[in-house]
Amino acid sequence: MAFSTNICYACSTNQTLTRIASMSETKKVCIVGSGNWGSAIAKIVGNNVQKHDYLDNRVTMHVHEEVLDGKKLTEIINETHENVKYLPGHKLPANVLAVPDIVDAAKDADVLIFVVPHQFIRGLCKSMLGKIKSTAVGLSLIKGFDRAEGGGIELISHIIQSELNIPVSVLMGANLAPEVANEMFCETTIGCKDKTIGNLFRDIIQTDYFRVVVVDDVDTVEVCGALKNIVACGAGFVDGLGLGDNTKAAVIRLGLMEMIKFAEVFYPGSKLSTFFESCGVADLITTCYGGRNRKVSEAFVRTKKTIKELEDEMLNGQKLQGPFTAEEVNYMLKSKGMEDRFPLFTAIHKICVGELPPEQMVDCIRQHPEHMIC
Ligand SMILES: NC(=O)C1=CN([C@@H]2O[C@H](COP(=O)(O)OP(=O)(O)OC[C@H]3O[C@@H](n4cnc5c(N)ncnc54)[C@H](O)[C@@H]3O)[C@@H](O)[C@H]2O)C=CC1
Ligand SMILES: O=C(CO)COP(=O)(O)O
Repeated sequence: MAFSTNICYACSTNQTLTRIASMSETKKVCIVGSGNWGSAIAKIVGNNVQKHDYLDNRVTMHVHEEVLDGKKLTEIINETHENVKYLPGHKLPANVLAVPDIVDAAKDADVLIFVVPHQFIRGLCKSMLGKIKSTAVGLSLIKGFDRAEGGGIELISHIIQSELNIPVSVLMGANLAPEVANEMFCETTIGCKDKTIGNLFRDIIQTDYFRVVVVDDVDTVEVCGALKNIVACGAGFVDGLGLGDNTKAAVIRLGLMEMIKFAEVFYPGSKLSTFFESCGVADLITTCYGGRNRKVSEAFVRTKKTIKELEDEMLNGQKLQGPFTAEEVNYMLKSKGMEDRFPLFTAIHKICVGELPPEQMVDCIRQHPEHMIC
């Protein structure tokens, strides 16, 4: 894999020129999703749109409706400006409007920010098809893969792009939502091939505590965001087994090497430098120490309950992406006879589904291909 640096460039297709031309009007932003990360990002976006005259002051946020103590979550959010279920203790700006109907939320938007657990994205796209602006641009914050219709797996941004026929960029980084909501300094990576659209996203997302780097290696940014959640499960198993910091570091390093190998094999042209952006090593580290996938995987070893039981018990409606992603990646590796080239990803999947005891994870990586390279 080449260690070339990332660049941003403006694309000059007619379609892009139309989009850029239409950017002279006031742009409306819609956030599709309102979970832990969706709400943290709504706080940033709600504040940022007020700083730019070309952005509409009102931000719609699609909320998958639920009832809490007899009251609708959308009503609670619109009255109290707090997502009491998914980001309690943080006020959202009053210009963020919670909307239960996806079409009502998205139909007038020029910028659609997708931030739902990846298992729900196809259903949402189906509801939005033909009901959004044809000139809209998308930004996906969703970490994961889904099964491709003809076999294999697909990046979430590619699914959104092909279902809705709009260009979709990605944002991934070392961004644990509660810390971002607390305005603790961090970085993020936007993968976007078009400089003008990249600058638009920077205006919407960047703050003095949430620093944005825009790169053009879009697929690699997203591959990093998806795969690090698998490694985080491995880090959680190490913690549950009490194996110590050296073993955890080995799992993180071998995980990184499998992430790089995966990008090399399945996304040729990926740049090694992208792994050194926030979406790469930094996100891998933060998730392996502070994330939900790590936490639930540690409990999985200690309690012997299933991942699903623990997700329900420990996360209050928030969703894990790691075990699903491990399953989807394994589905593809198995079908291509490539499981032995990715022994850590394979072991983590087998542990998650109960095919391998967690105690055997280390045995699966003792003879890792990385240890055979001269
Ligand atoms: N939470 C975090 O720290 C970060 C999360 N991410 C990624 O962002 C994406 C979204 O994560 P979160 O906002 O944390 O979500 P979450 O894990 O808090 O999930 C809960 C959300 O899913 C919604 N939901 C439940 N059932 C649904 C359905 N049938 N249809 C549509 N929505 C439904 C809930 O209403 C709620 O908004 C994920 O891909 C995650 O990996 C990325 C960076 C940080
Ligand atoms: O992606 C994340 C941080 O960047 C959040 O990871 P978890 O889903 O494991 O909490």
